[in-house]
Amino acid sequence: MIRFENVSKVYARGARPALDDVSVDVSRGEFVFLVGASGSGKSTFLRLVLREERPTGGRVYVAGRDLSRLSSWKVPSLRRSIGVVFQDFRLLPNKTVHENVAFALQVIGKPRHTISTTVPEVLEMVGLDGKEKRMPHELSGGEQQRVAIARAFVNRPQILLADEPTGNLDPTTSLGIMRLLDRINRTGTTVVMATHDDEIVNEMRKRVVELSTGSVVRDEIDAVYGHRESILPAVGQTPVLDAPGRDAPAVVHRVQVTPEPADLEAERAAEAAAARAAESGDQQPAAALPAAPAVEDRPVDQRPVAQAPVEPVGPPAADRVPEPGSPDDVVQQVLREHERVRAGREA
Ligand SMILES: Nc1ncnc2c1ncn2[C@@H]1O[C@H](COP(=O)(O)OP(=O)(O)OP(=O)(O)O)[C@@H](O)[C@H]1O
Repeated sequence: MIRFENVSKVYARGARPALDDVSVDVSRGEFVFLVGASGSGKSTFLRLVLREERPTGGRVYVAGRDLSRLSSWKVPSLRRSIGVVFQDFRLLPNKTVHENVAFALQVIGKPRHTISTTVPEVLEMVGLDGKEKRMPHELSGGEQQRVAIARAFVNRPQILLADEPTGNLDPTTSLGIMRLLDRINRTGTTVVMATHDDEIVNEMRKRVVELSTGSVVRDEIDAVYGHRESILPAVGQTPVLDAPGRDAPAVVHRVQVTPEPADLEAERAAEAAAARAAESGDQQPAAALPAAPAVEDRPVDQRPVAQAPVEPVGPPAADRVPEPGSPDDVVQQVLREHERVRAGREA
């Protein structure tokens, strides 16, 4: 789903690379934590996936597309297959909860009746039913992040990128947010999350890709946040590099995701649903979303695969509507609107 092949990124001539010969392969449906010290290149990685930045070396593939060959007018459609969640939520302060989520669908030209059915379903999924009319400032931090996640997910992206989504939240609230992201991941959405939150990473036990000054120094499944030293004795893992650098291979462990039988069933059903959706020329209605009771109550490590929502992960809206010069770039529109409102406030 996401492949980095020997990717380097140097922002300014003479500066040290923000990413240095990074090769990482993220399979469809995986959940990956990107960890590493401040400045290690996590956000740069995410920006390259969104094609907000271009690599100075190597290639980035997203959903089979080589981003270096993607013409600019196709970037909005690429971004429609990617949801993004930020540390500071970036909600539109002058819009209600419902309007914030609806905005992501309006931008891509979804009809009003689709919006009016889809938004409540997604808000229910994230545990915010009954709060549709609230303004962002009337919500807790955790609730605001749930709105942001609903907005990122309402368009059923294939990929969800999260840049420090729990960075502004207390530990208990963070755990609730992680459970929500976990549920979204179980629908088939690939999740890549940059974080400094060791408690969360240790609790979730997902794949962890660790960056250090732009290089991958660890890539492990079922991993903890840890430090490189502490993972050396891990059983069944390729030994971790002692001194990663130019001469050393950047990827220390390739992940094989073996779906459980129930996952396979869900995947097949999702594929069938996706095929039907492709035939009808529309995405699957959000009615297939699960209700969200007890998001908070379920242990993170419990795998309720039997109840796992059967979600189509495709077809990417991106592939269906290539519109030259299209303004329907959700990420950009949301950020632009956010900036516009903030500038208006400051003026
Ligand atoms: N737009 C930019 N122009 C120049 N240098 C940049 C730019 N963005 C990032 N960098 C540099 O690239 C390196 C990696 O930054 P990046 O933001 O990717 O790290 P990070 O791991 O996400 O850090 P943090 O955890 O603090 O968010 C840093 O040295 C940073 O100063």
